[in-house]
Amino acid sequence: MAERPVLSFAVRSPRRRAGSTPVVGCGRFAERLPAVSPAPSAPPVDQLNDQRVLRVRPLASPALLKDRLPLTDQARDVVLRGRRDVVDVLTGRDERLLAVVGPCSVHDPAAALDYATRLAALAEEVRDQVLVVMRVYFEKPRTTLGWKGLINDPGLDGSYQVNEGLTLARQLLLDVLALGLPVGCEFLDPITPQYIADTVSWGSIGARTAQSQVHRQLSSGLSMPIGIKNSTEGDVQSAVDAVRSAAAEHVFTGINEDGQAAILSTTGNEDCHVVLRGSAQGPNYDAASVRATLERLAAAGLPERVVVDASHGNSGKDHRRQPVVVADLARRLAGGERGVRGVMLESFLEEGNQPLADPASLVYGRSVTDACLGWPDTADVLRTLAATLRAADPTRSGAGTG
Ligand SMILES: O=C[C@H](O)[C@H](O)COP(=O)(O)O
Ligand SMILES: C=C(OP(=O)(O)O)C(=O)O
Repeated sequence: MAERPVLSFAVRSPRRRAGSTPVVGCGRFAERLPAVSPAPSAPPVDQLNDQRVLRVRPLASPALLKDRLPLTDQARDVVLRGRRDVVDVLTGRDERLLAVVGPCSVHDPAAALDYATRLAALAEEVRDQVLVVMRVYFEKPRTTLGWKGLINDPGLDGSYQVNEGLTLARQLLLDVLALGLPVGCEFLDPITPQYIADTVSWGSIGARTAQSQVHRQLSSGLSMPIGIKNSTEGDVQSAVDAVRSAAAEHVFTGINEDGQAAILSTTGNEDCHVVLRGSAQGPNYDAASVRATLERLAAAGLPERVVVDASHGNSGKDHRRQPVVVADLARRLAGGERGVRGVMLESFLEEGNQPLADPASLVYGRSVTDACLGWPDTADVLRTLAATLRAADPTRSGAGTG
């Protein structure tokens, strides 16, 4: 039998025998009232609330998790420097290209950290031309149904140990920062950022949530630059609208550090930008699509800059096309095209993807969501990108060169 749901804030009537006198209030204010028959049309209280909630479990507070897994001073410096570098690249003060690179989703923290170790070394190699941020995505928005990521279901088995998921996520973020690598996350659930946002240097709002007021409000208060994707149908204006909305002040409900419901007032986030990810209708990384997006941004009074996601609709979901997208961008940037300030790659240790199965039977380092580039191809893509940019402008100035 299902457990009794207890989600609503409505005060439940205590169970009582038929005809007994109800007690209203509590403690010394309790008052005996004569029994009244309910109006014939009033449904019994237990049919009003939580009729579709199966279970409610306690959630650790953000403060508790941060107390257990605090940021070190070194990690704090990596986060802050990462945020500053990303902002500098977006504004053009730093002439390098941002590259957000990593698995579609983290399902095995050990494999993600193995990947991070390789990426940290590669990031050093290309840092004169490319600012590398590792994609460390724990929340997956699904087109219909599917595994929703490590925070939601760290056991990959429908056991939904969310407290464990938050702990694993924060621990991995700290481990990646310890390597000196800044991280990027998608923010999907409006509660989750309180647990991990202090570790993040670049954030994303995905194609399926860019029109959501909840996510625009959230972006307006986040402390890092946020890339907002065009819709899965290819609508870019909704992303431009989202950037504009997120730049404004908002007042909305959320949670505080102690996990209590709170009213949040935000300043607005002027570091949001559009991410062109293509769509089911085709790619939108070509020069004409970029130009059209920059014109939309200018018309809205917003900075003219975009990041291009080489995966998703821009690769037709074929990971082998991601290098083609990046090579085309590199050629155009080397030729002087303006406006593209970054790229995103979905990449893991092993190329392709695999169906989600018993964790013990999964291939190590291969995605369980979208297909990814493997490590050797990823290294080639980033090295070739850096070499193309270097050849075009050996004097390119970047904050990372100092
Ligand atoms: O990047 C990840 C996926 O494209 C996104 O989560 C949607 O996945 P789905 O279409 O397999 O649900
Ligand atoms: C879900 C993602 O992308 P999109 O929102 O573009 O589908 C993603 O980058 O993981």
